[in-house]
Amino acid sequence: MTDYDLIVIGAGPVGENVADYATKRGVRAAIVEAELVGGECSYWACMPSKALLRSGHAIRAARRLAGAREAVGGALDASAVLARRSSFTDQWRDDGQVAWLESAGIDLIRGRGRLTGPGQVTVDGRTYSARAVALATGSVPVLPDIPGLAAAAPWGTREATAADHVPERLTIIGGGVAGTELAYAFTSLGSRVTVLSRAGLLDREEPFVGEHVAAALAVEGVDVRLGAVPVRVDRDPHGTVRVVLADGTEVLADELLVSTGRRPSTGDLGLDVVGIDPGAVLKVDETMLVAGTDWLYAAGDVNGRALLTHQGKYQARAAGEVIAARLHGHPVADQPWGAHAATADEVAVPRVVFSDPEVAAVGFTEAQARGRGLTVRAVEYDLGQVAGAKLHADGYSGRAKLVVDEDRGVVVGATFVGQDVAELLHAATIAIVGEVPVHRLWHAVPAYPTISEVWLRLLEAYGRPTA
Ligand SMILES: Cc1cc2nc3c(=O)[nH]c(=O)nc-3n(C[C@H](O)[C@H](O)[C@H](O)COP(=O)(O)OP(=O)(O)OC[C@H]3O[C@@H](n4cnc5c(N)ncnc54)[C@H](O)[C@@H]3O)c2cc1C
Ligand SMILES: NC(=O)c1ccc[n+]([C@@H]2O[C@H](COP(=O)([O-])OP(=O)(O)OC[C@H]3O[C@@H](n4cnc5c(N)ncnc54)[C@H](O)[C@@H]3O)[C@@H](O)[C@H]2O)c1
Repeated sequence: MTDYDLIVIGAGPVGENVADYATKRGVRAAIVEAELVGGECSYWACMPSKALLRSGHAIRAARRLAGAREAVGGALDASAVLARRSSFTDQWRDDGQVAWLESAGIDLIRGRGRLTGPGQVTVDGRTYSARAVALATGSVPVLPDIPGLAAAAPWGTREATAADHVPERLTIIGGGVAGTELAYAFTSLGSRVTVLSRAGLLDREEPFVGEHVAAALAVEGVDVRLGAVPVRVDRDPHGTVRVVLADGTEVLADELLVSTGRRPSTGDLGLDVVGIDPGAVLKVDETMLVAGTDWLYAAGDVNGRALLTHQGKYQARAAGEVIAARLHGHPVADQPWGAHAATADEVAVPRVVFSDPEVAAVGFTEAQARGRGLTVRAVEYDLGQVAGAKLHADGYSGRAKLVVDEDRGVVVGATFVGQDVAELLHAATIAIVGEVPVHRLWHAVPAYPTISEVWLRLLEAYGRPTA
């Protein structure tokens, strides 16, 4: 007899879903959490960052419309925005999520979990046994090795999303997703923001994405410095932080935010005890089973496949279900697109950057598709020319792109940049996952006058089938 069928380590969105989906299939599950039930996403990432962004987006949207513009004079009420943000984190209390765990029939074990043998998890000196263990420990920020940086006590994304004040001047190192979103959040709240990006902004997306976002940030008064390489940081006794760049220039600010990526949280998990190299990226199969084991799973940020809440929860649904199937001796559907396989991780990961303009992309960029050896043709369209977009905002600016696999005649990538494009994305995700032939997409008629009409314009750019 074991204490549980399943122990999940980490009660972020992913761990909660692994436990929930397994429990619904009759598995006795416990979840171990070292901090707050709900994880990074609920308290220091997705929720607070989106709450910080929303009010600024709403004001700018109103200012783009004649008639509405006249009604929204003045600056944002920063303290009201911070208070609204705090309400979305339940004031950093997890009572609500703990109550949900109870209602779902999942036991909560508070403390830091560590593997101490196959199917064994030790928390604060007490060891629990289980037939399966799932790691959902998330990720931790990476601090670059810049002389003086650590001593200057910079903000990470935790400190920025939980901020109780708005610094007069904010420097951000890192032009990725977090840096870009938080630049918008803090410029809207009244900070003078400088973004230091060693390459272009959001440079894993189509090249026009970073160009649009950088131009829009500049309009908001953000000093975006591309190709900027920080070589030294210090903070003086008055609190002013100085970042020295490789070209000898200096940037002064009252606060410094470092958002230079994250790595899987696998340290001190006891992986070595069960024969797994703790320094290597965890290898998992399509059911999230860790290579070389028949009892250990890893889902969400910790497996490094896609550091996004929705994609981790997708993996969690597959993992929770497959753990139950295997424990009950039921058949496993791990073939591509089977119920127990996270196939979309490979070809259809949706990504939204909540900047202004928003960025929404799914599948491969053109460069990624070509890099994988696909024969593709890409088409682009100026979103500002779509009637629905013109109505949506005066002077609407944006761009859209489809990447089509010419051998299969299906869409393999889509990117939109423009105000309020996030909600366009799911249509593209369905087209990719459903492998809808491009000739059939001509029969999916976008309503007039919506921004979705860009789909028709993209198809026209691609060419109408003759048969
Ligand atoms: C600023 C920011 C904004 C973001 N915004 C978005 C967004 O808008 N949309 C989106 O999809 N993604 C967003 N992300 C990414 C998202 O936060 C992560 O992908 C998501 O939180 C991953 O969920 P997870 O459950 O794998 O890990 P986490 O949410 O990190 O949860 C892991 C949990 O495990 C616990 N834990 C770790 N080790 C142990 C241990 N040994 N024992 C017990 N407990 C342990 C931790 O305390 C934590 O509660 C954002 C990230 C950042 C940094
Ligand atoms: N809306 C969302 O879905 C959302 C929002 C925020 C964060 N996230 C997730 O959280 C994770 C972390 O976000 P992030 O922005 O920190 O990571 P990221 O990987 O998106 O960007 C990191 C940036 O830092 C730069 N960088 C890395 N090392 C550097 C160094 N030594 N000096 C200067 N620049 C350096 C990189 O070039 C890159 O531009 C991401 O994987 C992202 O998916 C998602």
